[in-house]
Amino acid sequence: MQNENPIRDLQHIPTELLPLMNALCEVGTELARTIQRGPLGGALAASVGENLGGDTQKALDVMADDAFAEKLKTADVRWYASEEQDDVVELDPNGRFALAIDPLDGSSNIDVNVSIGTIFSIFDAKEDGNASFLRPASEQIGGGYIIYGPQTMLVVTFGKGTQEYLLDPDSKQFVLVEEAVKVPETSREFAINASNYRHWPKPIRAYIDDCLAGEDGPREGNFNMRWVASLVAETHRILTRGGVFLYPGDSRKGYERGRLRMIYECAPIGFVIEQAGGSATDAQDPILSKTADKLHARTPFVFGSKDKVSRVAAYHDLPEQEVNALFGNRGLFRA
Ligand SMILES: O=P(O)(O)OC[C@H]1O[C@](O)(COP(=O)(O)O)[C@@H](O)[C@@H]1O
Ligand SMILES: [Mg+2]
Ligand SMILES: [Mg+2]
Repeated sequence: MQNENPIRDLQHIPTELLPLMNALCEVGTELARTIQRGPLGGALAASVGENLGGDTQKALDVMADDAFAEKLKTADVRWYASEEQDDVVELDPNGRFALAIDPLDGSSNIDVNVSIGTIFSIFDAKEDGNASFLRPASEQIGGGYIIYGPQTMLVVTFGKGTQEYLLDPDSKQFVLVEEAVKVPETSREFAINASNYRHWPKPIRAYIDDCLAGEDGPREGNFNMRWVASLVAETHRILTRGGVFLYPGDSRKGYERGRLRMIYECAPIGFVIEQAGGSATDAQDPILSKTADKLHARTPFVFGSKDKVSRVAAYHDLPEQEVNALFGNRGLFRA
């Protein structure tokens, strides 16, 4: 049964965005139930096609996209841009907002019962659908994600800090649990898909080499590594525990600009992280200063605790011989 008030605590949600946020939360609650029922290794994870980015679409990707597009028709949304659709779709010609969405993030984790999510970004609608999204990420008026994990949570910013809401399984309402999330500054964790090491650019290799060298290296301390392969799960860990996430561009065909999509993955996660006191870049420049040149554009992405993100950028400014040096001879950075 549908809840009249999908969100219980409304003080941080701009009034004009309430129909949109309610719609996202209603679908999110339904998706959480669907995921809990499964079967995760069966029907929900079955491959059903391919999207424009060349990713295999799972049944749950398509189910989630259909459900959000349908519910958002009556939520003041004019333009809808989804990972699962080639082009921008007009939902309501009178709608005031433009919403970009990764309906189901972390699809490769559906069958293994690991946290997955929905990522969304909100802009004021322009007359033109594409122009509503192909603009600086700093023009977002809202952004966030719903994580379907041991707990279902909504994490969102409207430019005044980052808030966290927990889906209460009894009342089926999202309840405010944290009004001002802060990325912890000290953490010795990094997250990267290390199987791509040989494809990375030299500054990224050098940064990771120095982390791996631990106490014996220039950082003079040991690090821990995590890779969930769900952007929402990595974001949630970094918001809770700090650290740094890297998905750089690399030399594989099609990965020159990394894997993650600017408009409905990196821009909203970058907004959430910056509003929580962290940093987000394309490895060098702030992600919020960037404008995608097409709807499904990819971008290298680095985010997390401020000092770690700026250190990654600094490795890109090192002279060639310093990047090439073995960690033992790269004396520039100290922990
Ligand atoms: O499999 P890889 O190359 O490590 O990539 C993992 C990344 O891909 C993603 O799953 C991409 O998102 P989708 O599942 O929405 O396509 C991210 O959540 C994750 O960070
Ligand atoms: Mg994704
Ligand atoms: Mg997805």
